[in-house]
Amino acid sequence: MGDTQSKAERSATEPGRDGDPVIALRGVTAELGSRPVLRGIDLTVHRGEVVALLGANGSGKSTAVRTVIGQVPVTGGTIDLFGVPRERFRDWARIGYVPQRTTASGGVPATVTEVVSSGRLARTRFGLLRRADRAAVRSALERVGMGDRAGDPVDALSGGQHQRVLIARALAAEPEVLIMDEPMAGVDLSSQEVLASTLRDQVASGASVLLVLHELGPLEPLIDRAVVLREGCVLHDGPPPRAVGQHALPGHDHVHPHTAHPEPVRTGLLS
Ligand SMILES: Nc1ncnc2c1ncn2[C@@H]1O[C@H](COP(=O)(O)OP(=O)(O)OP(=O)(O)O)[C@@H](O)[C@H]1O
Repeated sequence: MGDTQSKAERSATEPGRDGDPVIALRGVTAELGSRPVLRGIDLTVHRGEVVALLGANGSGKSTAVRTVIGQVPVTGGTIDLFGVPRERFRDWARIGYVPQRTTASGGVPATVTEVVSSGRLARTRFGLLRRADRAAVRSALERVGMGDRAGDPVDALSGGQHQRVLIARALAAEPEVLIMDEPMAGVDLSSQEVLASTLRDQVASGASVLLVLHELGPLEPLIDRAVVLREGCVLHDGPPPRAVGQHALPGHDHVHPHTAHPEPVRTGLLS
């Protein structure tokens, strides 16, 4: 990336990071198997903003993003998408979702192009792909460096390539907001680099992003703000916990007496 100054540092001095909210959760509660998993969370992503949703295993990160796309019902609170209450929101092509990695085919034999094309359907009338739709699918594949694998069965891909296909599927609809659940998990280094640069291009072209992450890792320079969950509650909403990104080790609870901070920087936010 070659970018020593984080986006959070740059944007602190740049105007325009407080656009309209594209995702706004207020006091959201949700249960899974009658167990409370979200206990009243507030989470906002503004237009053009990149927000990391962090927290330990089981803190509710995936559940939170799944309430946004309607895969988990909420038991309380409100969710607005582009200023519209989620129950009335219909413009799903504006939101691209990359689930926590599963197999892209779901066990059904499918080619890379078929999987990515399925992400374009929200932009089509009656599910018919026209020339412009096919071009958008090709472009999405090229952006994740998979243009030469278009005809391959997805079952023949590595984990990292699979993840690239899932991201291309989300990009195919040319969404304004990308929601990604652990996009770097189990992804080899070269795919991580491709994913980070794809995301950087999306952000540069104005996309807003909500990323579920275990640690900031290589995406740190892109991130404006971090929301940290613990046991279904928001523990922190503000600048990304920098020391975690610098050391990039899970559970790396670190005190920095050598830094210029007046208080030692405790980074146990993720444990
Ligand atoms: N289908 C389900 N039924 C019951 N409980 C569930 C279900 N799915 C998840 N949970 C529980 O809900 C809690 C929150 O899970 P969630 O997947 O949202 O956490 P997470 O922060 O994304 O964790 P991870 O980092 O491990 O993906 C966990 O305690 C989990 O065990």
